[in-house]
Amino acid sequence: MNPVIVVHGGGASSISKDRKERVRQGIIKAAEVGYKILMEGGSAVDAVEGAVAFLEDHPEFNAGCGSVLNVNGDVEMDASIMSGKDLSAGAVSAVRCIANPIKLARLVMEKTTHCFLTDQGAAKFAAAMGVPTIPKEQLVTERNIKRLEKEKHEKGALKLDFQKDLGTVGAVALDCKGNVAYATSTGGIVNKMVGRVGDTPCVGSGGYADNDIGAISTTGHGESILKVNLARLTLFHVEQGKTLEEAADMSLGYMKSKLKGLGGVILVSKAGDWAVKWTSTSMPWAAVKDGKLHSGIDLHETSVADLP
Ligand SMILES: CC(C)C[C@H](NC(=O)C[C@H](N)C(=O)O)C(=O)O
Repeated sequence: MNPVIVVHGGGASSISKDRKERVRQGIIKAAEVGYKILMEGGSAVDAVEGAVAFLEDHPEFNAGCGSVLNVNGDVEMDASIMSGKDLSAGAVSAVRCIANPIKLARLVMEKTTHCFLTDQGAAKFAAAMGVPTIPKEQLVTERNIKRLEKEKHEKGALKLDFQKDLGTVGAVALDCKGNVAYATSTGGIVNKMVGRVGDTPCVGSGGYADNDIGAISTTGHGESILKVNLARLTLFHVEQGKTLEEAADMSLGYMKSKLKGLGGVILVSKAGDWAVKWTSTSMPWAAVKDGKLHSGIDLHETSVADLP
């Protein structure tokens, strides 16, 4: 099986010019990191974890360092990961003061009999697993302090159309053995209530992976994604015989018409086809297959290059 990786950097309503190049470089690098893992014989789970951890460490993206701030000015992060081989899944929500929530989600998947740990329980588990805590300031960027101030000043309400320049992150992969996986990680939505949990850690909404179908990772307005179970819904259409693109158009279209919710998805099928689709204005994405790197941010803007 020829390995495939696809990554996304969130579904923003617009990306300012000065940020665009940094975002483009970051998303391409993440795809390269994931593809390298696959080419060295790593599993799909290893690849999506590696790509997403890279993006969590990148301050331009809304996950790990660079997460948006909640109403109290704190970072609370959500993440989930799933293996299509046996449907094993791990998730964490409302976690603070750790660098890589996606790694903790993987530990939940592999070292517990549960799927999902939250808040204090997740923190206790992280400590038991030897995951180091970091000072909360280390996750907070100047841009996110300003963004929260602006949001509080101008609106004060959780409004989708005002969510600019964000960058939830996700990855899907197919490995040499035909296994698929997804990983998704986020800081959530600016000015969210303390304890608000979005779609990202919820299996079936923030992503899904099943070797008999494929894998998907989502981004967008979490409350809308949760209500339509966007990830599983899209894969349901694939199961029914739709192409990846048709399936993504149908489920994103359904979410938009029912709830006015916007978002984006990345998909890989068990056969190694892949697709990226979004209804938000833009979505940074990159995909690697057969040594070719595909990437884009805005609609109708795709570049293809040979991997270095
Ligand atoms: C406005 C949207 C399209 C921006 C998008 N947000 C998320 O994906 C948030 C995540 N799904 C949640 O609800 O917690 C982003 O960060 O790029």
